[in-house]
Amino acid sequence: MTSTPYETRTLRVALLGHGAVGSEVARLLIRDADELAQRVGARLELVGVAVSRARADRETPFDPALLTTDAMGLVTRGDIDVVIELIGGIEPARSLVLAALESGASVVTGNKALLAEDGATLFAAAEKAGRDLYYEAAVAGAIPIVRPLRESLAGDHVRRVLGIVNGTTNFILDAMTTTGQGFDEALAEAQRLGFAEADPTADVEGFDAASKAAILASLAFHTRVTIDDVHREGITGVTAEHIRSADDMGCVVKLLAICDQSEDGVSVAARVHPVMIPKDHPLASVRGAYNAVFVESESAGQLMFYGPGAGGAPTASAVLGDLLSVARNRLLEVSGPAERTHARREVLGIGDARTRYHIALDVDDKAGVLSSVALAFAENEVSISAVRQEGHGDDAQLVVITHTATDAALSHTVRQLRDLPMVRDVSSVMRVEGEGL
Ligand SMILES: NC(=O)C1=CN([C@@H]2O[C@H](COP(=O)(O)OP(=O)(O)OC[C@H]3O[C@@H](n4cnc5c(N)ncnc54)[C@H](O)[C@@H]3O)[C@@H](O)[C@H]2O)C=CC1
Ligand SMILES: N[C@@H](CC=O)C(=O)O
Ligand code: NA
Repeated sequence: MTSTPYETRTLRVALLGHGAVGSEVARLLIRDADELAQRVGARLELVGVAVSRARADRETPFDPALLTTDAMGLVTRGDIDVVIELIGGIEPARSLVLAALESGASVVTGNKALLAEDGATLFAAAEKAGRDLYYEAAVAGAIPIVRPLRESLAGDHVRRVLGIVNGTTNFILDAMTTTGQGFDEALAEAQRLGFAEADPTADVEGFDAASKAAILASLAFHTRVTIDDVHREGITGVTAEHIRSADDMGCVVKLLAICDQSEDGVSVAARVHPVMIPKDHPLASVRGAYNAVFVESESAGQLMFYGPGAGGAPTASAVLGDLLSVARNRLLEVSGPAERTHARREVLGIGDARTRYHIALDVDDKAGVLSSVALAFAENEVSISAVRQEGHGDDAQLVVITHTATDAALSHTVRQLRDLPMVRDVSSVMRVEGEGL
């Protein structure tokens, strides 16, 4: 059998969304058309670009006649081989992805919100249609992490996935830590640089990181974890005082996603919240919009994935990587790995999570306070690792660092502390990761 030269084969690509990521994908598809054709073995022809509003002044590297505001008409026209969904959000993205698969197209998406909310429906539709649903861009931008979990580590037993998976919040926390920049100013800069979601509440309230945690946990533990299963706290409650307090302890504040499996392998959990980590911890040196993900597995041991986690160009790299994979699959008439959630492990809530805590208490500056506070911890079996007093008189504050305890025990302790007459306020509770404090 003789093979057809790539020049004679064409795969038709439809792009949905021409924002920070979509415009960069279009630019690279046009600029690198010949090289990509060589790599795939077929030309990738951009046949339509769906936008929300037609704008006469829009500059495009492709024929403006390809622009359409009818995204559904584009994905269902019947001759599309691959749809790239870069609109974001739940609807109309979900309907468009489902229609694309039903119409026989493979789909590449960066839409973590949609995958974490309703991945089950999308993966089922892809399997039914015998088409691909690839989503490397959905987690940690340019960093290859979906494919390693889905393919490279498919024969291993992943125990834990932990990391910084939101560029916008890391950018903000880094700016607050290193330059003392205010929250709003740093967020505006992240938006200008194309890191933030269309609604940045998704970033700063932790929804984006929680979506990514759900995707990572589902892949790692072969168990369906949705965004509703993920405990979520964002960074809007992180103050300059938290950052100063962390600095006093030789720590920085980071927003982490933590997915782990119980020792007996029966249950899993996923959570997103700010933590204090020691400055010599590898995650402490992740700056700006960079992301880093640690994976711990039985045979491979510890792996670290690091790189740009947001932004048009880095994310376009992940999208194009997926596009080439699904294009090759189309030519071979095969499809890539389907979703595997057979393990059906129980997904635990935050109460069972075990971690360490940093608690700051505004207290009366008098004898007996320390013993009453220590007793509240002891009664809940939360062991104290260190305690120190800051300030005197009306400014007296106790800072307590605990050993590992469950979140339920810690919450109970905090409630009890709030009821103590000499405790004026529990001014902050933050989890601590890493050793050496
Ligand atoms: N910006 C980033 O750093 C990253 C983004 N992503 C994901 O990639 C996707 C796109 O993100 P961005 O490009 O940053 O968003 P964006 O907001 O810059 O672009 C989205 C575009 O879709 C268009 N759009 C909205 N509704 C539409 C409709 N019904 N039909 C056609 N077009 C429509 C909007 O007008 C906008 O131009 C999202 O799912 C996001 O979560 C993933 C990783 C990183
Ligand atoms: N808004 C997201 C974009 C990438 O996923 C982020 O800031 O990380
Ligand atoms: Na990625």
